[in-house]
Amino acid sequence: MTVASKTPLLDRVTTPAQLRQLDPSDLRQLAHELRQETIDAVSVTGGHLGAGLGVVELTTAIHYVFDTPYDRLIWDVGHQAYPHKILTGRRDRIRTLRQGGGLSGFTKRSESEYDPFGAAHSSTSISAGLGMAVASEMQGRKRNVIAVIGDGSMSAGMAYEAMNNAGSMDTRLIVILNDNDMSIAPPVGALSAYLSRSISSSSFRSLRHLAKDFSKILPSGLQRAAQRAEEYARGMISGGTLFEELGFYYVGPIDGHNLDHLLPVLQNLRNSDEPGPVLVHVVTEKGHGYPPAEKSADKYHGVVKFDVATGIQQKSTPKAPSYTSVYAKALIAEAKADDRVVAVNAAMPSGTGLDIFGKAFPDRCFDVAIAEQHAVTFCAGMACEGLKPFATIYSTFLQRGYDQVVHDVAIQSLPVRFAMDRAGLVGADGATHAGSFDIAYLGCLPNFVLMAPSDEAELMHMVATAAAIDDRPSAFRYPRGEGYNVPLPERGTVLEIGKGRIIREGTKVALLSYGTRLQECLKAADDLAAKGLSTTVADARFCKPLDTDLVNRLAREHEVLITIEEGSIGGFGSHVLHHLATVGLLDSGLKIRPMVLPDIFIDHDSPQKQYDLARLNAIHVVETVLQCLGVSQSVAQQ
Ligand SMILES: Cc1ncc(C[n+]2csc(CCOP(=O)(O)OP(=O)(O)O)c2C)c(N)n1
Ligand SMILES: CC(=O)[C@@H](O)[C@H](O)COP(=O)(O)O
Ligand SMILES: [Mg+2]
Repeated sequence: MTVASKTPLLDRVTTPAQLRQLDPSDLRQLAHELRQETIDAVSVTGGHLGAGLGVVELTTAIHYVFDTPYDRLIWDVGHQAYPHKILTGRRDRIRTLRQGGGLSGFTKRSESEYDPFGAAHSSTSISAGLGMAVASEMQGRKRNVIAVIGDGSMSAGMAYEAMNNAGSMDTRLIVILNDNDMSIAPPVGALSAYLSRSISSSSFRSLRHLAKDFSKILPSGLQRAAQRAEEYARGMISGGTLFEELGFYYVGPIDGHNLDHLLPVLQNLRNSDEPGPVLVHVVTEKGHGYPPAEKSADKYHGVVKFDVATGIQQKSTPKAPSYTSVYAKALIAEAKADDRVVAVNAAMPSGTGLDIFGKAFPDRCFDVAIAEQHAVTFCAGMACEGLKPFATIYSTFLQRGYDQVVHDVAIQSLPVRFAMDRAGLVGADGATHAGSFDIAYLGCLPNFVLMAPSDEAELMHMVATAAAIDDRPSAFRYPRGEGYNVPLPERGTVLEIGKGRIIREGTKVALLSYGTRLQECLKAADDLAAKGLSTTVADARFCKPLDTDLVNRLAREHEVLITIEEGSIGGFGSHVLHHLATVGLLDSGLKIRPMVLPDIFIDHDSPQKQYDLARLNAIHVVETVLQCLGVSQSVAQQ
């Protein structure tokens, strides 16, 4: 007996071209099946669910109306693009999302011609879209470019830089503001309040009013249909003012789950020859159509595997506290002791642990929305006035605030403390989210103190140390995930600046670790000792100032020196090499090997497999030592 498909209509649609063959009356059913397929797929892979569920109708409508991939569709962040992937020839691989070798959790140019721009960091879509639109015009191609950006992502400065530019040009560009009144957490800030006001004061724009907007270009049949849709009308609005002032033609707000509203608006835009940028304000609900998501506080932004019937996620029981939670604990301890301690995050309260800190110290915790550049300079300003700001930003997202780090913090030697979560490889989010570069990009800056804890107790000490450093900037980096369940003090102890520690003494080989690879080094040392190679293991603690006494000693007293870190070339190992070369300790025959992330972008996979690929696990340390000594595994074992 054959089992009836749960998605009979979707089964017939593998490309947008096939979608466009459907009757408009079929689209509601198609959207329903697309939603079910998205839920089903993410229930087995985990991933970003709520955002995608909120744009099922929008995704369907855009691909139905526009000639993708010729017309360019850019999803900001790209975490909402799973339904888009299903409709654009990737349904057969949708259950490989975020797994090694599988589909990316974001849009990616190398993955599909339907992803004209890769993303994962927010607020880039309008700039990229404008660039594509200008290029198409210059090449004499008539092409629609559509950028879909969320209300959270609209809080970032880059979106306004792009609108400021687009608003002064005649280039045709369609920006769809997907307003679900959510970021990862509830959105914050004046823009969010403005958008909420513009919706609540007027509710959705009726088709009739939209018809008025489009009076020059709307086909007359559609105008009549719009007039008949009077019952949808709930009043005029003033929500477009901000965007109109920026030079955009504003349309909305419209119900983003109502295909009868979405389709005519998009069709009008497609058929229009009017020059200049347009902003369509679409109102949606994060998690729409899946009750467990709709009811959850985070609207199922990111989930692990779950049961579709109940929505219950298969969260594993942690074996140790996460670095994030230990950071929050440590910061709370510092804040209790010193009322100048304040903390700032950029739209990542739960990811950074500042939701916990904020409960303890609501008046000393600031979520500035997706605004890393502002977060850094905001902290610089607070430091000028004697506060002790902790800029708590993922390593990868701090990249966006780099000039502010250099110009506003480092040059003025202001004591801003950078707590960089998600250092190193992060797993399923892949290369865009890996914290690979911060050691290199901060290590080259004068004035900075740079630290990396080898376990969660060390993290507590580094938080205390950063709190105590009051004459210059400092930064510490720690990975995603759990620590090693080491005993934790109530409060961290201030470390001696620029001093590392020897963990295990040996004579032939020295392993100098910066960060949480220390445990891999200890495993490697056991293995090397079993092979007859007496091994010292040291924890550098500081990259800057470098513990030159320790480095000199390791170099002088061992035949082999290995440095290891969860970061790119140009980081800790480079500092060690530079120092040794400068003082002439490389002239004496020392065998030194820096172990760093390879010079490639590492795709999504489990962190363990990513570190295997990066060759930064214990086994690779052993291999490196043996190669360095010119001995094979078997010889070493004799
Ligand atoms: C520069 C940058 N900072 C932070 C993030 C983390 N982040 C990913 S999605 C998201 C919320 C985006 O909200 P919105 O654009 O409204 O999309 P929604 O999830 O509501 O659909 C955040 C803060 C990011 N991707 N990029
Ligand atoms: C899309 C995005 O940028 C975030 O949702 C990110 O995936 C969060 O990562 P963590 O799970 O490490 O907080
Ligand atoms: Mg949103």
